[in-house]
Amino acid sequence: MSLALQQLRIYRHDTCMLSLDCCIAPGEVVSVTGPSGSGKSTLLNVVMGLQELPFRYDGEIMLNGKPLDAVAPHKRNLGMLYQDPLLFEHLTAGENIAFAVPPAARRGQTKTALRDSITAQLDKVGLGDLYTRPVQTLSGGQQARVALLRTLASKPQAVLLDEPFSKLDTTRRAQIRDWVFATLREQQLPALLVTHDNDDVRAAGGRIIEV
Ligand SMILES: Nc1ncnc2c1ncn2[C@@H]1O[C@H](COP(=O)(O)OP(=O)(O)OP(=O)(O)O)[C@@H](O)[C@H]1O
Repeated sequence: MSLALQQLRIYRHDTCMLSLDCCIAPGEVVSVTGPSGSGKSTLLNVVMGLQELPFRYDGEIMLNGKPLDAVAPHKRNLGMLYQDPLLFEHLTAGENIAFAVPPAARRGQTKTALRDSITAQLDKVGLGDLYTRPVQTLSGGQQARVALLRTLASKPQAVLLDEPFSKLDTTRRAQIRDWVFATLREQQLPALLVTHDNDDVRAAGGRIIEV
């Protein structure tokens, strides 16, 4: 799996705001840093296909060698993690994850089997008994873990991270960050991380692009 941003130039109105050229290898986390307003979040929106006017871009966005430009955002097979976990508050922790499982992966699986497999994933991250817990009752760190499991449950081919650790307290932040990067490496997912935090960049361990 690889994500390539080839000669990508993002414009706000007619002015080029950001340009980059990079290919992210399987399991690599490339960090994008730069001052506030330099276009980092817009870059992730462009890759997701969610940019709106006054933004436009030229260049190519390729996932596993195929251009994404004409692919609708929900069909791009990209996972996204934001600053806020953005969990569905009317669902439990386990239901949030189940919701993201694509129909093809659900097919032929009973509800019980799906629930067992999600409970096993929750268990791996220390949340084994929380399937039925309403998400509002989870701590910030627990919500962050559920959010990553939900993203991974959607079977993404690459992951985009927009300051995903910035709302966590310092101790929890280091722990969750190491776990997220280890998981991305283990699953050989290419990832693009936008952050202001040097510790995030160091822990990501991949190339750094300053915009
Ligand atoms: N809808 C919009 N219309 C016009 N300009 C916008 C719009 N949304 C964002 N901008 C501007 O585009 C620029 C890039 O914004 P963006 O959020 O991508 O920056 P950023 O690097 O992620 O900033 P931060 O680090 O503060 O999150 C900023 O100058 C912002 O004010």
